[in-house]
Amino acid sequence: MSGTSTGLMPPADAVTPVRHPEAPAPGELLGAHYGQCFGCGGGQPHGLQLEARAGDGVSVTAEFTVRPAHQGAPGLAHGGVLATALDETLGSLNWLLRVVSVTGRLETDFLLPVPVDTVLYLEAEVTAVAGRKIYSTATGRIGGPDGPVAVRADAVFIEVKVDHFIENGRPAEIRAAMNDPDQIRRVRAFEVNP
Ligand SMILES: CCCCC/C=C\C/C=C\C/C=C\C/C=C\CCCC(=O)SCCNC(=O)CCNC(=O)[C@H](O)C(C)(C)COP(=O)(O)OP(=O)(O)OC[C@H]1O[C@@H](n2cnc3c(N)ncnc32)[C@H](O)[C@@H]1OP(=O)(O)O
Repeated sequence: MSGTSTGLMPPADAVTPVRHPEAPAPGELLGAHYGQCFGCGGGQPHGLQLEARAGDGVSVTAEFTVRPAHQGAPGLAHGGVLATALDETLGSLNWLLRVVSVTGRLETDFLLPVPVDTVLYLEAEVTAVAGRKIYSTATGRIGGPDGPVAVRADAVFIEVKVDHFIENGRPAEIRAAMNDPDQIRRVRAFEVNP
Protein backbone atom coordinates (compact mmCIF):
# COMPACT_ATOMS: atom_id res chain seq x y z
CA MET A 1 0.00 0.00 0.00
CA SER A 2 1.33 3.45 -0.82
CA GLY A 3 0.87 6.80 0.87
CA THR A 4 2.59 5.58 4.02
CA SER A 5 5.69 7.82 3.94
CA THR A 6 5.59 10.62 6.50
CA GLY A 7 6.34 13.09 3.66
CA LEU A 8 2.98 12.14 2.11
CA MET A 9 0.87 12.86 5.20
CA PRO A 10 -0.81 16.29 5.09
CA PRO A 11 -0.01 18.26 8.28
CA ALA A 12 -2.74 19.19 10.77
CA ASP A 13 -3.07 22.70 9.30
CA ALA A 14 -3.67 21.42 5.73
CA VAL A 15 -6.76 22.80 3.98
CA THR A 16 -9.24 21.46 1.43
CA PRO A 17 -8.11 22.30 -2.13
CA VAL A 18 -10.06 24.99 -4.00
CA ARG A 19 -10.72 24.82 -7.72
CA HIS A 20 -9.65 28.09 -9.35
CA PRO A 21 -12.71 30.04 -10.62
CA GLU A 22 -11.14 30.26 -14.08
CA ALA A 23 -10.08 26.61 -14.23
CA PRO A 24 -11.02 24.78 -17.45
CA ALA A 25 -14.59 23.43 -17.38
CA PRO A 26 -15.16 19.74 -16.58
CA GLY A 27 -14.54 17.70 -19.73
CA GLU A 28 -12.29 20.33 -21.33
CA LEU A 29 -9.00 19.06 -22.82
CA LEU A 30 -6.08 20.64 -20.96
CA GLY A 31 -3.52 20.39 -23.75
CA ALA A 32 0.24 20.10 -23.31
CA HIS A 33 1.96 22.44 -20.83
CA TYR A 34 5.08 22.27 -23.04
CA GLY A 35 5.31 20.82 -26.57
CA GLN A 36 8.59 19.01 -25.80
CA CYS A 37 7.32 17.45 -22.55
CA PHE A 38 7.99 13.68 -22.55
CA GLY A 39 4.68 13.15 -20.76
CA CYS A 40 2.24 15.32 -22.72
CA GLY A 41 4.04 17.09 -25.57
CA GLY A 42 3.27 16.41 -29.21
CA GLY A 43 6.93 17.03 -30.13
CA GLN A 44 8.24 13.81 -28.58
CA PRO A 45 7.63 10.84 -30.92
CA HIS A 46 8.40 8.27 -28.19
CA GLY A 47 6.78 10.31 -25.44
CA LEU A 48 3.53 9.38 -23.72
CA GLN A 49 1.46 12.07 -25.49
CA LEU A 50 -0.92 11.82 -22.59
CA GLU A 51 -4.17 13.73 -22.99
CA ALA A 52 -5.72 15.07 -19.80
CA ARG A 53 -9.14 16.62 -19.27
CA ALA A 54 -10.46 18.69 -16.39
CA GLY A 55 -12.74 16.79 -14.04
CA ASP A 56 -15.06 17.97 -11.26
CA GLY A 57 -13.62 19.71 -8.21
CA VAL A 58 -9.83 19.61 -8.26
CA SER A 59 -9.54 16.47 -10.39
CA VAL A 60 -8.49 15.39 -13.87
CA THR A 61 -8.82 12.32 -16.08
CA ALA A 62 -6.31 11.24 -18.72
CA GLU A 63 -5.63 8.46 -21.20
CA PHE A 64 -2.32 6.99 -22.26
CA THR A 65 -1.88 4.20 -24.82
CA VAL A 66 1.17 2.00 -24.15
CA ARG A 67 3.25 1.68 -27.34
CA PRO A 68 6.18 -0.64 -28.22
CA ALA A 69 8.65 2.18 -27.37
CA HIS A 70 7.38 2.01 -23.76
CA GLN A 71 8.33 -1.64 -23.05
CA GLY A 72 10.33 -2.83 -20.05
CA ALA A 73 9.80 -6.62 -20.36
CA PRO A 74 8.71 -8.19 -23.67
CA GLY A 75 5.28 -6.84 -24.50
CA LEU A 76 4.84 -5.12 -21.15
CA ALA A 77 5.00 -1.46 -20.15
CA HIS A 78 8.09 -0.27 -18.29
CA GLY A 79 7.31 0.64 -14.67
CA GLY A 80 9.10 3.97 -15.01
CA VAL A 81 6.90 4.85 -17.98
CA LEU A 82 3.79 4.02 -15.93
CA ALA A 83 5.13 6.18 -13.08
CA THR A 84 5.63 8.95 -15.66
CA ALA A 85 1.99 8.62 -16.73
CA LEU A 86 0.89 8.98 -13.09
CA ASP A 87 3.31 11.90 -12.53
CA GLU A 88 2.11 13.71 -15.64
CA THR A 89 -1.55 13.24 -14.73
CA LEU A 90 -0.88 14.53 -11.21
CA GLY A 91 1.11 17.45 -12.68
CA SER A 92 -1.83 18.46 -14.86
CA LEU A 93 -3.79 19.22 -11.67
CA ASN A 94 -1.79 22.49 -11.80
CA TRP A 95 -4.38 23.75 -14.31
CA LEU A 96 -7.23 23.21 -11.84
CA LEU A 97 -5.52 25.12 -9.02
CA ARG A 98 -3.85 27.58 -11.42
CA VAL A 99 -0.66 27.04 -9.46
CA VAL A 100 2.68 25.98 -10.93
CA SER A 101 4.16 23.10 -8.96
CA VAL A 102 6.75 20.36 -9.43
CA THR A 103 6.86 16.81 -8.11
CA GLY A 104 8.62 16.60 -4.74
CA ARG A 105 7.65 13.01 -3.91
CA LEU A 106 5.92 10.29 -5.92
CA GLU A 107 5.13 6.92 -4.34
CA THR A 108 3.82 4.29 -6.74
CA ASP A 109 2.16 0.86 -6.47
CA PHE A 110 2.31 -1.47 -9.47
CA LEU A 111 -0.63 -3.85 -9.04
CA LEU A 112 -1.08 -5.46 -12.48
CA PRO A 113 1.18 -5.91 -15.53
CA VAL A 114 0.20 -3.55 -18.36
CA PRO A 115 0.65 -4.96 -21.90
CA VAL A 116 1.60 -2.94 -25.00
CA ASP A 117 -1.47 -1.48 -26.77
CA THR A 118 -3.32 -1.18 -23.47
CA VAL A 119 -5.10 2.11 -22.83
CA LEU A 120 -4.37 3.28 -19.29
CA TYR A 121 -7.34 5.25 -17.91
CA LEU A 122 -5.99 7.69 -15.33
CA GLU A 123 -7.71 9.79 -12.67
CA ALA A 124 -6.06 12.19 -10.24
CA GLU A 125 -7.21 14.60 -7.58
CA VAL A 126 -5.75 17.02 -5.08
CA THR A 127 -6.59 15.91 -1.55
CA ALA A 128 -5.06 18.68 0.58
CA VAL A 129 -2.95 21.84 0.43
CA ALA A 130 -0.58 23.12 3.11
CA GLY A 131 1.35 26.26 2.22
CA ARG A 132 3.37 25.40 -0.91
CA LYS A 133 2.73 21.65 -0.51
CA ILE A 134 0.01 20.08 -2.67
CA TYR A 135 -1.04 16.51 -1.74
CA SER A 136 -2.56 14.39 -4.46
CA THR A 137 -3.44 10.86 -5.46
CA ALA A 138 -3.90 9.03 -8.79
CA THR A 139 -5.00 5.69 -10.22
CA GLY A 140 -4.52 4.05 -13.62
CA ARG A 141 -7.11 1.46 -14.71
CA ILE A 142 -7.02 -1.01 -17.59
CA GLY A 143 -9.79 -2.61 -19.65
CA GLY A 144 -11.92 0.56 -19.46
CA PRO A 145 -12.46 3.59 -17.22
CA ASP A 146 -14.09 1.32 -14.61
CA GLY A 147 -11.64 -1.58 -15.01
CA PRO A 148 -9.25 -2.84 -12.35
CA VAL A 149 -6.59 -0.51 -10.93
CA ALA A 150 -3.21 -1.46 -12.44
CA VAL A 151 -1.14 1.36 -10.95
CA ARG A 152 -1.67 4.00 -8.31
CA ALA A 153 0.35 6.77 -6.71
CA ASP A 154 0.38 9.33 -3.92
CA ALA A 155 2.37 12.50 -4.33
CA VAL A 156 3.45 15.80 -2.88
CA PHE A 157 3.95 18.59 -5.38
CA ILE A 158 5.68 21.81 -4.30
CA GLU A 159 4.54 25.18 -5.61
CA VAL A 160 7.24 27.11 -7.48
CA LYS A 161 7.45 30.39 -9.39
CA VAL A 162 7.89 30.32 -13.17
CA ASP A 163 11.45 31.53 -12.37
CA HIS A 164 12.16 27.96 -11.19
CA PHE A 165 12.19 26.86 -14.85
CA ILE A 166 13.94 29.94 -16.19
CA GLU A 167 16.75 29.68 -13.61
CA ASN A 168 17.25 25.92 -13.83
CA GLY A 169 16.45 24.98 -17.45
CA ARG A 170 19.05 24.74 -20.20
CA PRO A 171 19.36 28.19 -21.82
CA ALA A 172 18.70 26.98 -25.41
CA GLU A 173 15.34 25.44 -24.51
CA ILE A 174 14.38 28.38 -22.26
CA ARG A 175 15.12 30.83 -25.10
CA ALA A 176 13.06 28.73 -27.54
CA ALA A 177 10.17 28.55 -25.04
CA MET A 178 10.26 32.32 -24.49
CA ASN A 179 10.12 32.87 -28.26
CA ASP A 180 7.07 30.61 -28.60
CA PRO A 181 3.85 32.65 -28.25
CA ASP A 182 1.87 29.53 -27.30
CA GLN A 183 4.27 28.78 -24.46
CA ILE A 184 4.19 32.36 -23.18
CA ARG A 185 0.37 32.27 -23.25
CA ARG A 186 0.35 29.07 -21.16
CA VAL A 187 2.76 30.52 -18.61
CA ARG A 188 0.81 33.82 -18.41
CA ALA A 189 -2.32 31.89 -17.46
CA PHE A 190 -0.56 31.09 -14.20
CA GLU A 191 1.09 34.48 -13.65
CA VAL A 192 -1.96 36.73 -14.10
CA ASN A 193 -4.28 34.52 -12.09
CA PRO A 194 -2.58 34.05 -8.73
C1 LIG B 1 9.61 30.41 -20.14
C2 LIG B 1 9.75 28.94 -19.90
C3 LIG B 1 8.87 28.40 -18.79
C4 LIG B 1 8.48 26.94 -19.06
C5 LIG B 1 7.49 26.45 -18.02
C6 LIG B 1 6.45 25.62 -18.66
C7 LIG B 1 5.21 25.46 -18.15
C8 LIG B 1 4.84 25.97 -16.82
C9 LIG B 1 3.45 25.67 -16.48
C10 LIG B 1 3.03 24.51 -15.90
C11 LIG B 1 3.81 23.25 -15.84
C12 LIG B 1 4.42 22.96 -14.52
C13 LIG B 1 4.87 21.73 -14.17
C14 LIG B 1 4.88 20.54 -15.07
C15 LIG B 1 3.76 19.61 -14.82
C16 LIG B 1 3.84 18.26 -14.95
C17 LIG B 1 5.08 17.54 -15.22
C18 LIG B 1 5.25 16.42 -14.26
C19 LIG B 1 5.81 16.92 -12.98
C20 LIG B 1 7.30 16.75 -12.90
O1 LIG B 1 7.84 15.75 -13.23
S1 LIG B 1 8.23 18.06 -12.25
C21 LIG B 1 9.93 17.51 -12.44
C22 LIG B 1 10.47 16.70 -11.27
N1 LIG B 1 10.63 17.48 -10.09
C23 LIG B 1 11.65 18.32 -9.89
O2 LIG B 1 12.47 18.53 -10.74
C24 LIG B 1 11.75 18.99 -8.53
C25 LIG B 1 13.19 19.17 -8.08
N2 LIG B 1 13.23 19.70 -6.73
C26 LIG B 1 13.27 21.05 -6.50
O3 LIG B 1 13.41 21.85 -7.39
C27 LIG B 1 13.15 21.47 -5.05
O4 LIG B 1 13.54 20.45 -4.16
C28 LIG B 1 11.69 21.92 -4.70
C29 LIG B 1 11.28 23.10 -5.60
C30 LIG B 1 10.69 20.75 -4.89
C31 LIG B 1 11.63 22.34 -3.25
O5 LIG B 1 12.71 23.24 -2.98
P1 LIG B 1 12.48 24.67 -2.29
O6 LIG B 1 13.85 25.16 -1.85
O7 LIG B 1 11.69 25.55 -3.18
O8 LIG B 1 11.55 24.41 -1.07
P2 LIG B 1 11.86 23.74 0.35
O9 LIG B 1 12.93 22.74 0.28
O10 LIG B 1 12.00 24.88 1.32
O11 LIG B 1 10.47 22.98 0.64
C32 LIG B 1 9.23 23.68 0.71
C33 LIG B 1 8.29 22.78 1.49
O12 LIG B 1 8.10 21.58 0.71
C34 LIG B 1 8.49 20.43 1.46
N3 LIG B 1 9.18 19.49 0.56
C35 LIG B 1 10.18 19.76 -0.30
N4 LIG B 1 10.54 18.66 -0.94
C36 LIG B 1 9.74 17.67 -0.49
C37 LIG B 1 9.65 16.28 -0.78
N5 LIG B 1 10.47 15.73 -1.67
N6 LIG B 1 8.73 15.55 -0.14
C38 LIG B 1 7.89 16.10 0.76
N7 LIG B 1 7.93 17.44 1.08
C39 LIG B 1 8.86 18.18 0.47
C40 LIG B 1 9.47 20.97 2.51
O13 LIG B 1 9.51 20.11 3.63
C41 LIG B 1 8.86 22.32 2.82
O14 LIG B 1 7.76 22.14 3.70
P3 LIG B 1 7.45 23.20 4.87
O15 LIG B 1 7.02 24.46 4.17
O16 LIG B 1 6.39 22.59 5.68
O17 LIG B 1 8.75 23.39 5.60
